[in-house]
Amino acid sequence: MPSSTSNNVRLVEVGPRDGLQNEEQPITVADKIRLIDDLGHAGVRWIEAGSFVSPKWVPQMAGSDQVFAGIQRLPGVSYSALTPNMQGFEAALAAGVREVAVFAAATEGFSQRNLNCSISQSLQRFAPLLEAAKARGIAVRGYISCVLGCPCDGEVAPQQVTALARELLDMGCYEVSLGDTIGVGTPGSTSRLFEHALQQLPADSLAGHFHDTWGQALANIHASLQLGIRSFDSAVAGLGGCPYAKGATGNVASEDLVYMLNGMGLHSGIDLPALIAAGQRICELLGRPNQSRVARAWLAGNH
Ligand SMILES: CC(C)(COP(=O)([O-])OP(=O)([O-])OC[C@H]1O[C@@H](n2cnc3c(N)ncnc32)[C@H](O)[C@@H]1OP(=O)([O-])[O-])[C@@H](O)C(=O)NCCC(=O)NCCSC(=O)C[C@@](C)(O)CC(=O)[O-]
Repeated sequence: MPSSTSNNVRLVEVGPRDGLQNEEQPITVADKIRLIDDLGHAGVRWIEAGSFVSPKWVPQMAGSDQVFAGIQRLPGVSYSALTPNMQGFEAALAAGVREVAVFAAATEGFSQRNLNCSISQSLQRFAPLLEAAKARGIAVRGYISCVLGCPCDGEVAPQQVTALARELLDMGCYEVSLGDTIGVGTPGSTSRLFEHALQQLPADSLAGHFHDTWGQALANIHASLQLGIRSFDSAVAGLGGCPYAKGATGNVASEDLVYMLNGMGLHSGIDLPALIAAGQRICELLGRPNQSRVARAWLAGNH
């Protein structure tokens, strides 16, 4: 894990999960596998490859077990999956998953909408999962949604987020990713959140997860970098959206983030042309526009 003063930045590629879970058109297991393999070959070392959740809630993630069975597991690459409860954790283990993520929300409204339970009930469900993971040597990452605003409950105070992040870390998560689910954050609110969290928690226990709905994602990542955060989630080609926010776009595009980091002399270890090719291929398969500005500029020959 890069330290807070390091020039290395960890990128967790969430396109195959956060991206594809929100795409409307059907996508085959073979196409998911191809995307994940392309990303691995582009030098991406952390890939969130699927989700063991109810297929009634998130139909696009059905078949994640087949995805894990089909991918080429490259050495040095972590292929993780979301698991909201023991049922999902056991299914992930059976599929050979070695890293999982639990996901909570900063607000009661979003917790009910996403997990059908309160925040404290969600933590109760995570507790046995984290114990079982520890016993089996499975790494667990934590997520918190709606850290800079909630489509159900409105404004969110940094105190709420820091307290929940601390709880997830105390329960055994090795890192907590703070998610601006609806992309309303600005560099101002992002800095206020991380400044608050960093009073209590080490920089290398936190990550940033920014959706680009209001066009602020790269600026928010830049603000987080200034405060020593070195772990970020992104989605190739800016895949995805958010079912709970009209007009929402996906995560910050991985290509745009890698380009910015390269320009700042920060290292992700990712091969930008290969990443662009991976993003363009999945966009063509899905028949959707590529949301990465860097990819569009590159593919237009501006390099
Ligand atoms: C958590 C539940 C399951 C509770 O859903 P529930 O209906 O309250 O659960 P339940 O325990 O009452 O079970 C109901 C049914 O779900 C099944 N079930 C129960 N658990 C599982 C499981 N693990 N895998 C597969 N099936 C499961 C269970 O077997 C049963 O099946 P039935 O008897 O009706 O046929 C549901 O609310 C759910 O699946 N939610 C998932 C929501 C989700 O995946 N959201 C997207 C990911 S989070 C995200 O995108 C945000 C993030 C991380 O990117 C950061 C950000 O940007 O904010």
